[in-house]
Amino acid sequence: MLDHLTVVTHPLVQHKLTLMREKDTSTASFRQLLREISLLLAYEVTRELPMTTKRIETPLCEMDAPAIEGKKLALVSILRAGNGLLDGILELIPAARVGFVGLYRDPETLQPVQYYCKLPEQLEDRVTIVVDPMLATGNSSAAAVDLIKSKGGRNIRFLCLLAAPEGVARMQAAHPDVPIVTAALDSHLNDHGYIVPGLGDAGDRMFGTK
Ligand SMILES: O=P(O)(O)OC[C@H]1O[C@H](OP(=O)(O)OP(=O)(O)O)[C@H](O)[C@@H]1O
Ligand SMILES: O=c1cc[nH]c(=O)[nH]1
Ligand SMILES: [Mg+2]
Repeated sequence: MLDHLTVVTHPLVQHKLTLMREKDTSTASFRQLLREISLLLAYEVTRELPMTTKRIETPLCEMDAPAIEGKKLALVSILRAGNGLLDGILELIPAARVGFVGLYRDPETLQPVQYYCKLPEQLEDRVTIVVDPMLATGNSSAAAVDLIKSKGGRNIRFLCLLAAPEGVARMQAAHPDVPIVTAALDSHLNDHGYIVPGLGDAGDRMFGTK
């Protein structure tokens, strides 16, 4: 079982995260670093995936070799910033099914506004990994998991890059069955709901929209 909260302290992850936090890191570098970190975080969040065996032939003999049941995995990206994490994991597990939940956070109320939802079928039979780089108030991730559960999802994990204590508490209260994997647990949220020290607005930094 994954713990309720896993902070991935691997030096490669921490080094790349520091580069991403720096305000002068370019959009191109930010995106590249997020792709690289997503490969490393994927390693952690995919622990305990359902395994099967397949009959293969080595140069010496036949064997039943372990293999991931890729089709049993659903990845759900919370648009738009989630796509930065999604791409790396898909490189590692190309057979995974992919869903999207479009949410943006109202800057005044900090409540998520939904504008899109397309999820894979038969979620009840899959491990579902929800990805979004930022867990701030936790309102967006809690809403995304609500949606996934309403469509049958049961075995769900949440992968992010930065978490605030407020967001972890919100997820723990709303979805205690959903383990969280993150690269860092930051100090707090500021008055505008931004993670401090954080890295700013992940979507804007990924796509150069500000
Ligand atoms: O935990 P919360 O307080 O809900 O905040 C986190 C959300 O805010 C960001 O999305 P944003 O609303 O900026 O949308 P974007 O990805 O389109 O930029 C981020 O990618 C999360 O989805
Ligand atoms: O710090 C934050 C909080 C929410 N969304 C972001 O992109 N950054
Ligand atoms: Mg944003």
